[in-house]
Amino acid sequence: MKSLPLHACTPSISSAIINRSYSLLHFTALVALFYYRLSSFLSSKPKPSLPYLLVFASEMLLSIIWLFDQAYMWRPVSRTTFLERLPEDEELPGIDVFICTADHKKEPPLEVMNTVLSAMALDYPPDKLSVYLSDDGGSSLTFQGMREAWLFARSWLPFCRKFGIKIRCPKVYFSSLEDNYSGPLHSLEYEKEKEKIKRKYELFKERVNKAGEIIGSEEATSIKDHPPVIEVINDEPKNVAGIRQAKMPLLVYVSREKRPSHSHHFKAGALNVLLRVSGIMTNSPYILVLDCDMYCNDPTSARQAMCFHLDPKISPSLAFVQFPQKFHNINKNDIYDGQLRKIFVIRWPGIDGLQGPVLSGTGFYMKREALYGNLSEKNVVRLKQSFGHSNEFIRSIHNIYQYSAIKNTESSCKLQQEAQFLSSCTYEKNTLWGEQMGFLYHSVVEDYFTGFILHCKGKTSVFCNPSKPAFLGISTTNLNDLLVQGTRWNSGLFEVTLSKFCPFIYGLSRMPLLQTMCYGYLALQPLYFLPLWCLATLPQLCLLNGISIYPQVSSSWFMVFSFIFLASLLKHLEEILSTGASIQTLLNEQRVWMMKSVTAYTFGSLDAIVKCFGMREASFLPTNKVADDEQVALYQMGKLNFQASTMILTPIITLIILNMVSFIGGVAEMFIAGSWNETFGQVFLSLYILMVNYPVIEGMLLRKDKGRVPTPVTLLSLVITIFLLCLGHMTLRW
Ligand SMILES: O=c1ccn([C@@H]2O[C@H](COP(=O)(O)OP(=O)(O)O[C@H]3O[C@H](CO)[C@@H](O)[C@H](O)[C@H]3O)[C@@H](O)[C@H]2O)c(=O)[nH]1
Ligand SMILES: [Mn+2]
Repeated sequence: MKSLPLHACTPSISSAIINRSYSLLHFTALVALFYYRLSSFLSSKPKPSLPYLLVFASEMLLSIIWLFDQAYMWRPVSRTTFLERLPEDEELPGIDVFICTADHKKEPPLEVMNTVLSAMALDYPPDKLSVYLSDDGGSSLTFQGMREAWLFARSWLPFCRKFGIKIRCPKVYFSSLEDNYSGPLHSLEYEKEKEKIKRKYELFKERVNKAGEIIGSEEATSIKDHPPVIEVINDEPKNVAGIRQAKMPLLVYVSREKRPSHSHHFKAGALNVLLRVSGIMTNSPYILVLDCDMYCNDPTSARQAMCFHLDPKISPSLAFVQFPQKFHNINKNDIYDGQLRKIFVIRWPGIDGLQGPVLSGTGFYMKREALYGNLSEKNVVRLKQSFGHSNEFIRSIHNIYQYSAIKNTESSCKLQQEAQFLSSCTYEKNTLWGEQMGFLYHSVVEDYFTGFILHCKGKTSVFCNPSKPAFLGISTTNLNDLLVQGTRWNSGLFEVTLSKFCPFIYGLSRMPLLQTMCYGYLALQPLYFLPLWCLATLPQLCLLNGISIYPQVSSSWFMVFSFIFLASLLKHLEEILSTGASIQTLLNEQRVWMMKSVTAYTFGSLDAIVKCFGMREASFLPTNKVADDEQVALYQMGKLNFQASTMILTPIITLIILNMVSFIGGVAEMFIAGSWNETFGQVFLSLYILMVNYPVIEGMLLRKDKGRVPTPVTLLSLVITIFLLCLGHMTLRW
């Protein structure tokens, strides 16, 4: 009997038609623009000034990036899964869940434990589920938290199973107003047990927090310097004597060895240790990777992912099933575009119609085999050159899913020794880990790079985007964090672009053209900084010095420029409205893009260039997962928080002041000299920049609260603006 398909893929035909028509029209207009620029360049005497050429170059670069972006629009699809058609529980494959934490101050153990508990409570056979927590901080607090979490899970998991609880992250369950329970309404038994479990949760919370008070801050240096600790969490038999135990997933604490003299490769390094340690313990064929702040919001995600992995038609090439990153702390206004709407709502469903989405760090179910590279090698010596010297691990490679005897004390002692060996600093020396094996080290955005290489090897991926978010995380809610994180991402992206793995060269011969273009877009994204800096300064300085950059309003070429501007705006609007967002979102996204371009993209690109020349080591500053009340209050009001480093604020404020000056100067000139026909384009550009960035102007001139732009930054920016104006005056007027 032919079995029914486990999933369906529906192309969004109307979107594809709109997208392709728009691309064609916009492309034609761009060709006209270049014709105009080139012909006026060739025919004009004297030759146009340097700013003119730079603006031309900026327009070209913007157009190239735009062109690559169109690949995402080509064939958007959406997917559905049919959970009821999955095989029986006994036939489901094992899953190892990897959760990473790095710093107990920025990532409070209680939150991390909530993620751990939500993963343990996934709706999946418990004997096929194992949860590994990697603690790069080596914090005894986190370790203690794990023990408490295990004890609490003893009650929490049976409770969730018994009542079919829909949200299994305890913190969210207890703070949510609606009942996430699928039994008969207000059953007395349920209410009673809920009360009981609530008390247990309070106790659990208290204990985890109390451990924090006792242990305190003794561990400032140990984050970079600690021995390996691997511990299968189990309760003391005396605690549970006589109680019939519920089946529990395996829970393992892993803190790899760290020494200041060794590089640890951040999250990728941590994940590779987990790959090896889990390899000799449970060796499940599938792996779910989660950031410590991303709790499982829908317990059925594992089964959803299996609908793809178990489909014999697609599974041979399928490397991973990616769920979107979604966040629970984003307010309605989303002033920082924390949800990364364009990526997860537009681009990933788009690329899903090609070879599959880019690996996105968290919320993906990966096939273990895909990370091991070529497995046809049987020669043990050569295998050891690739995988390192652990016999146990080499054995695990070829027999996927062998549940070792962890409970047996003697073998468990041996197992632990081996696990410590696998997580030592030196294990990876002279092996292919991070080079061709596991998560790759080359870039701080290990996810993007690892996924890219998988796609280059011909693997595919799937974007699973159910209406109930499978995972929910914490997004950045202040300007500083947003831009620091953005700098890291773009530095990582650009590192790859500058390397021999540059998507245009390395990817083009290994992937279909459209998929290469999608990666090409991400590879070039950091370079947005060049055109944005140029277009935010040069037309303005030219305007103040009587040089016109755009065609006269009366000329028909002006129509071409207007068309390109309006068409992109309308397309953005169409995307926003068709995905149920508001006009405010459009403004927010444009503002965040401009702000990121002149800061995060700029610093990220420079950082990558400096790293490329070996002048700086890679770094990974984990994002803060705790916010103070003041910060939360500003965020809730939808006000930008300008309590950010001077280095990040100054470029933004300087450009705003410069545009204010040029706008006022330009308007005055229009009235006095009647030059509007020549200067309208430039005046409008300034006006547009100012309109989109009105909240910045407000923060600089009108706000009185703590989150306003600090006066010293405004003054510094003013000085730099004056300098730029003088420079423009001297170089443009002779
Ligand atoms: O040395 C490190 C640094 C970080 N992490 C963990 O990595 C995860 C992501 O770190 P976070 O500070 O939250 O960075 P984000 O920028 O929010 O993370 C995004 O970007 C990363 C790549 O830069 C991806 O790995 C993430 O999955 C993706 O969510 C967290 O669980 C950390 O605990 C480690 O385990 N070891
Ligand atoms: Mn994060």
